[in-house]
Amino acid sequence: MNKTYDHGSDHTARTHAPDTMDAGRDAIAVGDLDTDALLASGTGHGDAAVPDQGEMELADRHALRRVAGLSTELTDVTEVEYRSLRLERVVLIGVWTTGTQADADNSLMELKQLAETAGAMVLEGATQRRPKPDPATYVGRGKAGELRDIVESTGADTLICDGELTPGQLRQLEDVVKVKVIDRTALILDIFAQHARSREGKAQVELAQLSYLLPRLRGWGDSLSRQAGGRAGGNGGVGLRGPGETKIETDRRRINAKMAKLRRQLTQMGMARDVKRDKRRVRQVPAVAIAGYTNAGKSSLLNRLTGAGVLVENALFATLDPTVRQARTPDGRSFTLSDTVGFVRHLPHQLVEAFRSTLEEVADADLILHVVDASHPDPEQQLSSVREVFGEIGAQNVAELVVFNKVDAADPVVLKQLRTREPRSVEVSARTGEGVAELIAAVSDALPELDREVRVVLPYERGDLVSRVHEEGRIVAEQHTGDGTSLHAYVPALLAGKLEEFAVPVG
Ligand SMILES: Nc1nc2c(ncn2[C@@H]2O[C@H](COP(=O)(O)OP(=O)(O)OP(=O)(O)O)[C@@H](O)[C@H]2O)c(=O)[nH]1
Ligand SMILES: [Mg+2]
Repeated sequence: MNKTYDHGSDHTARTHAPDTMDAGRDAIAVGDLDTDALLASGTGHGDAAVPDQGEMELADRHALRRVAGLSTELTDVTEVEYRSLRLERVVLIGVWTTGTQADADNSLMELKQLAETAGAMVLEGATQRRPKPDPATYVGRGKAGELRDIVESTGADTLICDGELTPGQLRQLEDVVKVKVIDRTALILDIFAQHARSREGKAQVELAQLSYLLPRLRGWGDSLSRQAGGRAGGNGGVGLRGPGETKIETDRRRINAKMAKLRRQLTQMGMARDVKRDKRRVRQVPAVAIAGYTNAGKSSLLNRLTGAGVLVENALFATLDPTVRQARTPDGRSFTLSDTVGFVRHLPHQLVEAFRSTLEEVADADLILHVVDASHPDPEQQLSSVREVFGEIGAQNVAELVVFNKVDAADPVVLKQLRTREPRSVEVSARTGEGVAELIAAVSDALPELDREVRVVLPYERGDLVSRVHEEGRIVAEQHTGDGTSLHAYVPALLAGKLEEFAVPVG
């Protein structure tokens, strides 16, 4: 059952530079609509490599790589229980209850990628089949003993479990294997913490980490029973709580206060985002959101479609901050295209909660490009995991266009199966550009038509309307006359209404 994985990954060879970790992080704005990146049609063609900007961002990220899980402000709290993730040499363990051995292996392979993304070197992985995880030690007693031997012989310093463990399970398993034990949720939270760059992203991750931490303060359960026991035995009593308990109480209060503060800040940041979104709404620019499983190639596709220079990395959760770009269909209709945080199976609910406002971008879109990695061992599982998250964030009713990406690397047999399962899908390669023209056409079909032809002369003081025609419509002819700007254009119905009073007779 044991599996050994190679550990030659480049992720383990990154430079750690914790001293510089906060430099320049606040300089990056949240979800900015980059208005100077207005892009012309046909950007999907040609064979441009990943733009330099993305590479630079990548270099920056690595220079800023940090190791610890929680922000410095809470260092004293982390002493209490939070297993600050200084992952170095790890062993993986998964318990599988349903599905096939292949499914279990895929899941563990994903855990390996997650661990490497977090900066760990994976020494060994194992799975155990059980009707359900052991309530005390997650794996069975016997397996736990075996794990201790593996940990000893490999010299691992951490065991990572492929699930969410109760605080009790973490502790009891730790007692057996004698090294730090962390679960999948903590691992994903740590990756998010490493990758968050915007103020909003960092606040969201911190909130998620704190809500994970709260029920796991060491001794929380113990201290209560000790207190009760003390009273029953008559040797304690009111006012005689141990210093440890007081500390935990204080920490709990501080965490609660910090969480309340973060929620307030996030609400404010969310309002700023709403204003931006409303502006787009008023201007009737349709919004297209790129969503999908982590590492599916969402950012690559955005780059391919717009030349946006967004960070692309063969690592999970490379993108955390939504990037919004303006784009145009080949016939000139403008729309916004946004890249979003990737999904993963069993996305920790603390993260879904904390990232709700970011994920709402997806729920609010007019069209979702659901990107699926067709070269992945189990693309169908990706499809259903992502749709599950769509349900959680209220995006299940948004029009969805399934995009099978990485066809250059995919197995033709698998592609055929996928095509049968999702007949209304598009197949592309963000890497080679194959199928991108078809994708642009499909997006174009799905967006509202510019169905109104207008001929107007707009007085010079109505520069606002002139720019709206430029932004939202397609211009056939434009001329500057003595009376103002003369325009012949195709525009959306709403804008046509506003232009009516400036109409000039044809001829
Ligand atoms: N072979 C092949 N690889 C691709 C293609 N598109 C993307 N990739 C690779 O897949 C990896 C992930 O790409 P990203 O664009 O960062 O994926 P993402 O979905 O934005 O990932 P996260 O932001 O981490 O969720 C990178 O190594 C890309 O080079 C493709 O069409 N073919
Ligand atoms: Mg990305």
